[in-house]
Amino acid sequence: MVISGAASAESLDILQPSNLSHEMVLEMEEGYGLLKSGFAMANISDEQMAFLTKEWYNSVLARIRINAFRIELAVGSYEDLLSSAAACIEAEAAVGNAVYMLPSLYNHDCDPNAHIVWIDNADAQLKALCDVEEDEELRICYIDASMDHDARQSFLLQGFGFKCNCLRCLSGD
Ligand SMILES: C[S@@+](CC[C@H](N)C(=O)[O-])C[C@H]1O[C@@H](n2cnc3c(N)ncnc32)[C@H](O)[C@@H]1O
Repeated sequence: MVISGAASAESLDILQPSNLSHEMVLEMEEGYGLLKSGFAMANISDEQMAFLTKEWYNSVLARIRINAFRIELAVGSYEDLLSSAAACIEAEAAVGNAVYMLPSLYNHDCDPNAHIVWIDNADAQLKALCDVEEDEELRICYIDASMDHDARQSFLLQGFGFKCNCLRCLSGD
């Protein structure tokens, strides 16, 4: 997992954290315990690790959980990005996960007008999927939009912690 560019840990604060279920908090507490004991075994002093409080750790993970992108490299050209991206998913070509500050601000839509793509390297690029009006919000799709309404809603609620209010979901499609 990388936080792209020269972003400082504090700059994560501007990102929205996900709503954490009780299970997620328990999972994080376990991870925090393991991390602390790993540092203790490596003889890293408490003083050096003073920043690593449970609250700090949980708040960083809560932000990473909802804002991280799964990078799928589309090797090739812009010509046929969608089939290239589909081929990538099929080939399980994910090369990692990363948080990008600006792309983290894009909301989700089950019928998106934009798409994040990676061409040859891990620089996130935004590609419009249709003509976009001047004041229109750019919205990307966080999940597989081919799922039906109930599956999408449940996936977004369980995985991302929100009830989708996009036009497609509101129309019941
Ligand atoms: C990655 S952030 C997107 C940017 C965020 N709106 C902000 O202001 O920083 C994801 C969060 O935005 C909100 N969100 C994004 N898409 C949404 C949608 N289709 N319906 C409802 N809430 C959505 C949810 O609160 C979700 O947890």
